[in-house]
Amino acid sequence: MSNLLPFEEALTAIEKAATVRVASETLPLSKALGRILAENIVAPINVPPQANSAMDGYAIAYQDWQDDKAFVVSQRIAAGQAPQPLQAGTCARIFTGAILPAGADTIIMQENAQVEAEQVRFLSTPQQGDNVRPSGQDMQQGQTVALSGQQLSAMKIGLLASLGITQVSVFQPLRVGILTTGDELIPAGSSLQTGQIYNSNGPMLEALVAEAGHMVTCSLHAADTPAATEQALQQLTTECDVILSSGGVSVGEEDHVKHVLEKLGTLHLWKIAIKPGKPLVHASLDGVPFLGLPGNPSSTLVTFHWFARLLLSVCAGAQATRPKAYTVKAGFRRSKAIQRDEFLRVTIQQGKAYPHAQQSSGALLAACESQGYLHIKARESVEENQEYDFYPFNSF
Ligand SMILES: Nc1nc2c(c(=O)[nH]1)N[C@H]1C(S)=C(S)[C@@H](COP(=O)(O)OP(=O)(O)OC[C@H]3O[C@@H](n4cnc5c(N)ncnc54)[C@H](O)[C@@H]3O)O[C@H]1N2
Ligand code: MOO
Repeated sequence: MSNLLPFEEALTAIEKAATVRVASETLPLSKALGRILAENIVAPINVPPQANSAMDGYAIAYQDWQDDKAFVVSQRIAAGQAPQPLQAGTCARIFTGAILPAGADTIIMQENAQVEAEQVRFLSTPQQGDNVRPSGQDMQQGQTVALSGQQLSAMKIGLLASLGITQVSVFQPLRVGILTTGDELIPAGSSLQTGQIYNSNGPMLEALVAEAGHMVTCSLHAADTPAATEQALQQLTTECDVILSSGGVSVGEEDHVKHVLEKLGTLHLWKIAIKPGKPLVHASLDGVPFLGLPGNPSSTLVTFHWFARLLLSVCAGAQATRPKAYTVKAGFRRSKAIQRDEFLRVTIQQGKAYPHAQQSSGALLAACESQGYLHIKARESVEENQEYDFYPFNSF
């Protein structure tokens, strides 16, 4: 066990070795959803540009306020109109989103107003500044509002649109290559012969890469021979920015991926102290980063979530963020401690974590029936009601 790299050290090593692998391009904002910003965004204007009313009502100068005073309505200001300065001692009829006239500093909502012919009397005493949205309340000119490396979500698209921005500099999509290995694997759609199983890691990895916002440009399957593995890896190296593979990284004679990597490229690390996912390989081939994920489907899932996602983010120009942990109490106890950090597939019931009964790294339904990972550190037993880090699947 001593040759297994600790979990945190492996994460740090993979993150540190990663570099941005994509160029930037300028896109219309409307085409940039999900892309990674390649520039900081500095607000070119205040939002809102001018102080405006948060309510339908009446604008007054607070200094004119007197209890029971009848205010003459001297103008009407709808949203989008440019108002005249407020005549001293009067009020202006105003609507939500309309600009405050110069001299006004307080809005009284119409529910608190009593209209009498051309005059208005107010039923409650206002505070100065009531219902005014000052210029720059949301964003101030010169403020940095989004950073290079952040992904453009729908809300960020809205934010940039409110600044009048029409084009953004973003990174081009990361081209990811996928290789599955194993003579026992056939694609769904054919009927199984003895010894065969369906290739599930290929479709799962393609979906995981797409879910993370990257582009699978080439997905290959190689037979369990050094020549087939070598040929597939050479093709992926020329066509992709990053390569992920599944299977063939353990110690058996049929596991060729690691040997081919040693021949064609540079091996950075092999075998990590995690369960599942131990035989993970990190390498590079002609400068193309490579991550060889173990073939057991739950090992593929866990190592994608922790390692591949991080590597792909950095290569795509994104900020490297770790998933958010929530502290939860274990609803069970386990006296046996192991030498690897373990990611148990668990569900949360009444605020406590319970492990799925099936924790085999070959079982994928168990992960689908769970809500996330409970992280048990190497050499720790599990005590009931003790707190552990829980990572919901949707935080990856
Ligand atoms: N003597 C030892 N044997 C194994 C060790 C070990 O330390 N000593 N480690 C075990 C662990 S832990 C894991 S994890 C696996 C990883 O092995 P590989 O990454 O080399 O993967 P394969 O042997 O190719 O496959 C493992 C398992 O997964 C199935 N598989 C592979 N690819 C797919 C796919 N695309 N879709 C669905 N299922 C797939 C494959 O049929 C095997 O059952 O090694 C252990 N052995
Ligand atoms: O590391 Mo393996 O993934 O324990 O099954």
